[in-house]
Amino acid sequence: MILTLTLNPSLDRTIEIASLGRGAVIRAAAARLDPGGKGVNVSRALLANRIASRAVVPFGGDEGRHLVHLLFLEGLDMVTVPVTGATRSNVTLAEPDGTVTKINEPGTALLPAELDTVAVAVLAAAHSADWVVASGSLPPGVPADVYARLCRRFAGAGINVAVDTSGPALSYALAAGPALVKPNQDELAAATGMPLGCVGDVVEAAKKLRAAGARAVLASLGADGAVLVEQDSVWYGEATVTEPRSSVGAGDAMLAGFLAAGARGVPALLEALAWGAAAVSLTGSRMPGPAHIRREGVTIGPPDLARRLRAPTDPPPPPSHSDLV
Ligand SMILES: Nc1ncnc2c1ncn2[C@@H]1O[C@H](COP(=O)(O)OP(=O)(O)O)[C@@H](O)[C@H]1O
Ligand SMILES: O=P(O)(O)OC[C@H]1O[C@](O)(COP(=O)(O)O)[C@@H](O)[C@@H]1O
Repeated sequence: MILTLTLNPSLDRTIEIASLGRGAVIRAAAARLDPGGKGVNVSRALLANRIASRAVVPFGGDEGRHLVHLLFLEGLDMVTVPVTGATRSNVTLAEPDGTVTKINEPGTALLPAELDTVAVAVLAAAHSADWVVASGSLPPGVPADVYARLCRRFAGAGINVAVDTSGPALSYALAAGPALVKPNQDELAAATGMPLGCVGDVVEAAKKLRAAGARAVLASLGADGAVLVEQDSVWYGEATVTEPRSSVGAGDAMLAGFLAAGARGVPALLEALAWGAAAVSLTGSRMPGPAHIRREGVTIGPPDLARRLRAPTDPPPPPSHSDLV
């Protein structure tokens, strides 16, 4: 069983527009609402592929009730924790050429007592878990070392922790030795302070995260695919998407696929890329099921270190997030 924790879940509204013009009145072509938040999406993707998962989800206000209702309709196995602050809403503006502009709210403060209740729910559910996935940003009021504490708590119990977050929460978690981290290109650049212009830079940066404490690094690179760095191996892979619709949730689907396939080596990377590509071919943050996942479009091999990235991350963000790396 794969347990996910989403401290800052969301209602995701995806609005399709012809083009984004600042200061203009934009008439949308279509809109959809999905339950969201990184761990929530990992559980949704696993559910869509009939793999056992349970999601721990704090929720509050009308938005929170709506989120839980949507998850209930999907049939998600979840432990919900009522909290006082309202669940946030995140908005994605999607243009026909595949460009997405995301606006993620910070979320409402989680009180210390509420965080304790969430932690108790995680500990209670984790006894039957092979993996705990700690995913997404932290709402205000939550200490930046919360995922790090989770990693330390589960290390002795033989439960692997995968962390997908950014900034100080990622830096602290690295020092606590997570089994896996899944940064995207921007998160990897921010965590290491390195400009990422080619696959070789990504490999070097991912090795830096391993040196900082992560056992394995799955670095996702959007349309450029992904790099997997484990103790004895480095792999690069990519998957073609003929008609990209929305990349929202692609990283979450990718992480779900990686864990579903055993979280190790080429078979897991192949599955991760197939699930990520399938998510990109679906609207909003719809999670792919078996009917959408095409493994034949995936190629994997040793990395071509000189290969340029389509969207180099340069210059790197300020190094304040990387003080522990
Ligand atoms: N435009 C795209 N074309 C093909 N695959 C994509 C595209 N965008 C994302 N993916 C797939 O989804 C994975 C995760 O996307 P990415 O944007 O890196 O993560 P995140 O959603 O966490 O920011 C990528 O590694 C890739 O396999
Ligand atoms: O917690 P964060 O970093 O604000 O991200 C939350 C958002 O990320 C998502 O989980 C999508 O994630 P990815 O696009 O990174 O795969 C949305 O459902 C949600 O709105």
